[in-house]
Amino acid sequence: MSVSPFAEHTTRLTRSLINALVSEHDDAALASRVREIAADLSAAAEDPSVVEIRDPMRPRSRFRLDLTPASSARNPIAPPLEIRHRVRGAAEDDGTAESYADVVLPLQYQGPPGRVHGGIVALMLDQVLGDAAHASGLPPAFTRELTLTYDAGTPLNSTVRVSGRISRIEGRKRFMEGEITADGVVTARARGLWISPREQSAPASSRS
Ligand SMILES: CCCCCCCCCCCC(=O)SCCNC(=O)CCNC(=O)[C@H](O)C(C)(C)COP(=O)(O)OP(=O)(O)OC[C@H]1O[C@@H](n2cnc3c(N)ncnc32)[C@H](O)[C@@H]1OP(=O)(O)O
Repeated sequence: MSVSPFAEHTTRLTRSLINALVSEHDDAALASRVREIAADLSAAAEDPSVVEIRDPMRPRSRFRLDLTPASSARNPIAPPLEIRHRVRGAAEDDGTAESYADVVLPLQYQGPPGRVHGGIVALMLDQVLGDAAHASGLPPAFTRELTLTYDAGTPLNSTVRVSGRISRIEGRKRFMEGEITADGVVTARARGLWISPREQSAPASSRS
């Protein structure tokens, strides 16, 4: 159990600092905050043993430390994406397993004024669709193709939902789909193909 999530804490501080630096409120309060953060970082660096993280990707990850710039709780350039899992109920349709994250994107992710940058939209959909591709314990797979449709601006500074699910599986191929919604309105849609490397998905005797 994580009781001392220093890396996560530092990431939050650093994300706040980045937000402060890109905002227009550059004043004495910001200088004071920078000093506090610097003090926290210095103190923690003296005892790395306290570093523990609460990272939603970590238990399933093949990597000892998940540092993905798409969602890692210990990477301050990552959007604060906490991916969860659910089964869609009758209201949506069909009992499909789904990965989703409710996230608020601060100013440093801005593209057009007031809107999330399209590359960040793609990053989040790649991550959530990728999570959904692995959520049921299927072998590791890489993004082979990702197609985005930007239907409307994805707003900054308010909660948006990023969702993804498997639409069908053909051998090593997982066809994925998902979307981002803001107040229930779709702002971006994604379709993608994830493929497991041959050696991951079949014994040597049956490789094609
Ligand atoms: C150690 C692991 C840790 C894995 C740990 C997982 C980490 C999570 C990663 C997070 C997400 C990322 O950032 S992933 C990073 C970005 N993505 C990548 O770096 C992936 C780069 N691409 C690759 O490495 C490769 O293309 C693979 C492994 C994806 C696939 O290689 P391959 O197996 O040689 O591919 P290939 O034979 O050409 O195609 C496989 C089958 O798919 C079909 N196919 C190909 N494209 C399409 C298409 N657009 N639509 C339909 N079908 C298609 C082909 O006809 C073929 O069908 P058939 O002949 O079989 O019928």
